[in-house]
Amino acid sequence: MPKKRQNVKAKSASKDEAVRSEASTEPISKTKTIPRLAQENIEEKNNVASLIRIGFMIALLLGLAGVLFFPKLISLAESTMGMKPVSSGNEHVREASEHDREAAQGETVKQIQTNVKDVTLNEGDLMENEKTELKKQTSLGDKQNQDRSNLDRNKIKMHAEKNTDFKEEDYLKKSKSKDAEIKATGDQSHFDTANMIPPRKGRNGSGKPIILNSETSHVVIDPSQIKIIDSPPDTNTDDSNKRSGKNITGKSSVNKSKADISKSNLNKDNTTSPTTIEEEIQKFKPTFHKTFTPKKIFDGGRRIPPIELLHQKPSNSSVKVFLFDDFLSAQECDGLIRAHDNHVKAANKTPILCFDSVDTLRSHLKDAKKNIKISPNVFTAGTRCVNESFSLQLGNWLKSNWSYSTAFYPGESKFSKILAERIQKAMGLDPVSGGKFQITSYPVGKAYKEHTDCVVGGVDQRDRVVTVLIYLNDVEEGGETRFTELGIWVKPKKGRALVWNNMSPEGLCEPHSKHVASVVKKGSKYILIRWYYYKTFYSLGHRPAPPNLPQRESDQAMVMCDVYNSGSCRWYDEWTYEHLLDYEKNKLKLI
Ligand SMILES: O=C(O)CCC(=O)C(=O)O
Ligand SMILES: [Fe+2]
Repeated sequence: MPKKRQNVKAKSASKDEAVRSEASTEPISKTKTIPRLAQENIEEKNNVASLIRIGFMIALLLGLAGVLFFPKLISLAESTMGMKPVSSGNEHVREASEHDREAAQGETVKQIQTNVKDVTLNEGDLMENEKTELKKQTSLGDKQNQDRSNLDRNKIKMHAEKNTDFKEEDYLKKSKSKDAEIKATGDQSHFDTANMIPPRKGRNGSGKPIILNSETSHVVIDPSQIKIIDSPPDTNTDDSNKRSGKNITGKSSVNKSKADISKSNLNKDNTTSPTTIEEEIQKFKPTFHKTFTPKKIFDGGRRIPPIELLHQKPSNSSVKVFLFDDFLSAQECDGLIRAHDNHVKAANKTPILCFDSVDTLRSHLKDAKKNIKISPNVFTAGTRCVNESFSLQLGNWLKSNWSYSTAFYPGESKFSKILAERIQKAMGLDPVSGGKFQITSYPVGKAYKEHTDCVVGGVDQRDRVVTVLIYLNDVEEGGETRFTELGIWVKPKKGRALVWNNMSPEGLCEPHSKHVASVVKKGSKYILIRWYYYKTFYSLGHRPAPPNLPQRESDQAMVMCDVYNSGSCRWYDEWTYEHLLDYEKNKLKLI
């Protein structure tokens, strides 16, 4: 054995020499003379020691290799011997976590943990991708559903479009590319949105005029010139017994003298006899419905075609509902929302609550399970409004019922003219027969019950023939406008205009025009409304000077709750007149 053994021998020789030197006095050169047995013993001892050393080193090496490769060897053995299938990634995760729990230490564990992390990350990534994909699909679905609900569902009929095979997708695509064009060319709105509606500089309850931002306002209401609306209720404005907020207000020419107005009142008095009203209606008939002719317009690079939403329920109603998408630009919508929010914030005093009748108040109390006795002295004399402390008490829970309305009038901002002209171009509605521009917000949970915008069976000439409603934002869930008699419902969409006639060509309020503002389930809803009247009258489209009653602080808003079953409560930042007790009695004679 040579070689190894020889080496060992040679190596041990020197040691042996030392032993020998201790054991014998003879010189080293005499080693050869050592007796054979003794020599063999020494050799054997040397061999045993070498073997022990070698064995020790081999054991050491094997131990190290074992620590390093043991799990892999086991796993190899398992797989090659068919003990277990090769694990998938997920099993790996499970196995790893088992190791995780069981293994005490070492590189192996770390390695597996890294794998776990990797796999988890990959899964996470996958989930993210799936989520994004799902989101894409959902929003696409939403969009499709939304557009379908508004368009397909109601069988689209294009007007003023020769193209009879109108395709919704094409239309949407086209309008999107138009939007992109506007963005690219920077052709934005032609007015300053920040200045869209000037901030109110002041308002008080004593009949003082509202001072508007001089740069943008063309109308300053001076009560000395418009006495007729400065001393309510004889002098009043506004809308008939339809629900409040639909007030048209003094269309008094700013320069009209008191005498002029009285004279015009006299004339009006003459015209309010039933026969004259009928004559008026007859006269009116051919012109109005002829002029209400929706057509395609272009504005700010947007192509805005009208779409008629057909009735989904059989009816012989004359009500027509039209829809224009992108009627307002996103910028315009945002500007209006900002202006509205600012006006709401500015009136931060506790509002005064008014009710169309004592019964309405009772119903609200019952609804809220409030066992509160109402005595006549909770009302402010001459009004249908409850006193301040009662307002505060009721307001705390009634608040959950009301939506918020603020208004701007023609001439109070540059935008009022722009918008009135756009409406005229698209719908043929004469700007002078329009009232105020009312912005309403519905926080989550708010709605407005079923109602008509005109008075069914009413004879008042100052009624709302057409409603123009524009959605200023997308509503996450709910907030649809539903025409219950027609089976039409429309989902709010930023910039979308909805236009319909409330009255028949015969001048009668159509019960089929009933509609509901459905509950906002998620998000909030903002709309702008302008009502058009079939007869212009001097108070139309002008801000009324506030009435003297009830006594209130400046910037103290009013909440008006209308007929319980067909109305809701609405907060207004302006005071009109229908809360006054003798308003109903006098209004027909007033304008
Ligand atoms: O908010 C809506 O969808 C409808 C509002 C409405 O009908 C109204 O204010 O008269
Ligand atoms: Fe309405």
